[in-house]
Amino acid sequence: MDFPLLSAIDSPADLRRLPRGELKKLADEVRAYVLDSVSKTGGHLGSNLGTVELTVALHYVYNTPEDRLVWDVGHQTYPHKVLTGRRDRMPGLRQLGGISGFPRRDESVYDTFGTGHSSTSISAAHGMAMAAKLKGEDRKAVAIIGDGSMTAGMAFEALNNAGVAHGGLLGDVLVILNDNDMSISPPVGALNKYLARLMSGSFYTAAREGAKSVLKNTPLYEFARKFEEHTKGMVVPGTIFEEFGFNYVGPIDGHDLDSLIPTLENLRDKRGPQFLHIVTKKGAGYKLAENDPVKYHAASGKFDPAVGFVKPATPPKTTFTQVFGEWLCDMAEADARLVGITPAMREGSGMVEFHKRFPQRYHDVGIAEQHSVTFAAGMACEGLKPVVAIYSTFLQRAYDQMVHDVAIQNLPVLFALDRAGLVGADGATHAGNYDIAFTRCIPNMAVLTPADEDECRQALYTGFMHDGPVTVRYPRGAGAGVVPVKAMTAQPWGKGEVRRHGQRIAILAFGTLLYPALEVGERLGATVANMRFVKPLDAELVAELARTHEALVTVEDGCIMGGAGSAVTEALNAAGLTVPVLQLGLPDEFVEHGDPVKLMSLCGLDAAGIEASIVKRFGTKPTVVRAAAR
Ligand SMILES: Cc1ncc(C[n+]2csc(CCOP(=O)(O)OP(=O)(O)O)c2C)c(N)n1
Ligand SMILES: CC(=O)[C@@H](O)[C@H](O)COP(=O)(O)O
Ligand SMILES: [Mg+2]
Repeated sequence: MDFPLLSAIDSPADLRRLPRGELKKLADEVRAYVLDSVSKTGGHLGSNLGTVELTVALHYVYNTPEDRLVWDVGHQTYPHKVLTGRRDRMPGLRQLGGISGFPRRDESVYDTFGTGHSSTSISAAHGMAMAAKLKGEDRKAVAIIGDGSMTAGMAFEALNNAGVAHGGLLGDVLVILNDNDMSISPPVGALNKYLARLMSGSFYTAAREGAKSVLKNTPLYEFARKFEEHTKGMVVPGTIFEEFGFNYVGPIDGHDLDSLIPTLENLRDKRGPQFLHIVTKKGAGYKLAENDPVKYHAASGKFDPAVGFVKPATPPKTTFTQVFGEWLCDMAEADARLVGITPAMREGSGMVEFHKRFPQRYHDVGIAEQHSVTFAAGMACEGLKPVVAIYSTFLQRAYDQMVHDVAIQNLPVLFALDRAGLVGADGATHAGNYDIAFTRCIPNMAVLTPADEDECRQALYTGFMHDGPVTVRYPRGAGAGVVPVKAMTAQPWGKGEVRRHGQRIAILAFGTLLYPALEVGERLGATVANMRFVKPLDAELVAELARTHEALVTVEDGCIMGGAGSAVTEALNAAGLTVPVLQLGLPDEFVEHGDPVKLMSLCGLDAAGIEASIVKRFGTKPTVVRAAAR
């Protein structure tokens, strides 16, 4: 494939030198390049194909990077990256040492704000706009936010703030709502219905007829008719966005450069908060993605664009997500009190089947993690047993709700934390590294760390049966391959187990690192315990191992600071036991994107790394021979 125009674009300044009439061709080349590139590396697809024309228009009209573009979530920024000097770096997308799949300030001056979690763009752009005002700089700030991301409360907190002046200063911020009538799953909630009405033109028609009747038989009538024809979009009185103080324009066709460019030029020169509603198609220009925007939200790996995503020849291993989804349905069958809640991650959390089979007990609340937790708390007050299926990283959004609304009231809410630990391609913004540390410190909260697929099923059941708040955490992808036993049995509450008896060193494993720990135990003759619970911790087992071994080693796929290893040292201190403890886990730094296996090895959390750390600290020969753990 050749890209004659794109190959000459190494910065938006090059793009702005192109004749206006070449931009459509450039956009076509960008779309083809992004599709070809993602077909080789995997990554987000539908949303990137949907922002091609918008990206070309924005870099054409705005003086980037002096004018700031803030992309919400940032999963739709591959066209932006291609046009801002990273075209040739796309082959390394989301790989170790390669460019991120999201905007990163340390990657490019054109990435004005790091994103990955949704609904932050309006706040950030407003901050930049107010900074420009305070510094007397004449620059614009543009937030590009999707209809899905618009469902998060934070977006409305920002609108509420940005729409009014502060100390007489009004930020020159443009919010572009990229409305493709899709989240990852089909969109949910009243806002989506409102936007559909806006798009359907009921507002538009009413405004147009209203405007015409007022202007009839006046010279302005002719102007209004021409204005309507030329801009397509229409000032639509009384939209919610105008109630927030924004000048609302739209909806306009977000794939039509002839609409986008004059409208953006018009809005660029306006002062104060502006709101442009554009309508795009997720997957635009690639039929397979247009027809199935859920499936083509992201490609897990290489694919042939001519054929699309195909099932792999060898069926992939069962994932923890699938184990959760199956358990959820089985548990719902067994207990009518169960309700399943997801903040806009139905597919990622494995809840498609549950949605089909239990539509009334399934709730996708949109990108609204805070609401999802307190919504669950309300249900639990009424005797239901809510299961909040939420990625570890996105639970960070709802920390206060977990403490204030669930734990203080000791409500039986089960948090099924998928994507615990390093997630790989999505990198630092999506890593689930902190949940052990930030949940175990909450009174009443129990924290379970299953080691494999069967333990995951049993831990979910154990947590569901507990009369209080529980988190069960499990990583992205497949585990050791231990087929879950259909019968659900509660694990002994707060109890771990010795999986291997050895000497001298006892390795206390939390979660899936039990398996590399067992490998190391074999090689070093060490005891290996499967701790299962971070909280309540099996303090008796910890004390027993401390009394019968020279040293303890804790391993977890969570941050060392405040993690499970810290719980062990706290228990030893409380028991007045002194024994050397080596705590292994994720370091106090952000781990970048890349292949998760490689990343775990880089963090010293594969078998070789764990063994090397133990030998380095304690040597290989026993200094004192003690009776093996009974
Ligand atoms: C706080 C948070 N919750 C959930 C997600 C996962 N997520 C990524 S993209 C997406 C859908 C976004 O929809 P929209 O903003 O409409 O963008 P589109 O994919 O349609 O372009 C979701 C739920 C996230 N990135 N951040
Ligand atoms: C952009 C975003 O936040 C989601 O698309 C996320 O990348 C999904 O992660 P998984 O691929 O682990 O489901
Ligand atoms: Mg959308």
